[in-house]
Amino acid sequence: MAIVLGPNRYGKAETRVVRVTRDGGVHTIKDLNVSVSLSGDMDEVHLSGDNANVLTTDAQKNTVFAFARKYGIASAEEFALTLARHFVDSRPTIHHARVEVQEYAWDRIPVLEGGVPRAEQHSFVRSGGEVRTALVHSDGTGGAESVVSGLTDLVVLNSTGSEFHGYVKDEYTTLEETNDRVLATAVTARWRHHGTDAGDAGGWDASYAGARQALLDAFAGTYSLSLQQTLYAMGRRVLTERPETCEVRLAMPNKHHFVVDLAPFGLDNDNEVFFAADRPYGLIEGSVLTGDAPDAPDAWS
Ligand SMILES: O=c1[nH]c(=O)c2[nH]c(=O)[nH]c2[nH]1
Repeated sequence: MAIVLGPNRYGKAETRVVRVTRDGGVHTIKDLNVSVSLSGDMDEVHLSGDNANVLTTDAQKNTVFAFARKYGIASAEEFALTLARHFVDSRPTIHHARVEVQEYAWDRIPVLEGGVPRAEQHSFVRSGGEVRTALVHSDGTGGAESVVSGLTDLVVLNSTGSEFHGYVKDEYTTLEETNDRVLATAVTARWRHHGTDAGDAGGWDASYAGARQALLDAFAGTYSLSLQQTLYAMGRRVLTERPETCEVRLAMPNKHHFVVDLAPFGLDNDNEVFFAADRPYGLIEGSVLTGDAPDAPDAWS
């Protein structure tokens, strides 16, 4: 019985590209997950291992980054069309290109100065996705009770205003020091309340909204020398803005954004095109307390 090669395609899946565009001190970002799949005269690579018609998936990934720098990302559709046409038009042996794009939406976190928007705006929060949490322990009415509020997956990004240097350099340290990097994290925060009645705080919803806003304001408003420093500033801001709270625990993965080296393609990259890595990630965790915070409540154990 004859065995034949059926339909096939190949490409680089899930290139995570973040493009920062600057208009003076006001930044905008585009955050895409791009998957390329090509097909054409690809019999030989399958049948005999002859790679002569193979445009590497590595080159496809590089093209995504290079095009983000060269042409910008006006829209997911425009970017996908530009890429798809390029792949087919550039090689006679590629007949079809499928480019699939997922775009993650970001909202601006406005930074105010004296009540008006500051000239520099480069802080963002991912639209939707976050989850509000509440955790209560009760030994019954009149007994010990504790309330912990919080959130998970509050994803935030500063496209500048973050440095990282002065750290230990041992024989395994290769990380370059930087005076300007993207700082991004998915915040998990829990804050415990002094009491079990949010009446003075305007109710639980107002308390939650205020604490969430304090986290955002501190993230956006802190010029960061480390994510640890930003974590402390965020916890501190919740405690000062919301006197009904006495401890904030934070877990913040450092969602690394690496500047893509575009020099091999004759392009500069002045912090405009980033590779958003998903793992491994630094995980920064810490607790910030008021001086009079009682011992950790049962709700937390
Ligand atoms: O803000 C940071 N804190 C670290 O501890 C760390 N470690 C690292 O590699 N990058 C960073 N960034």
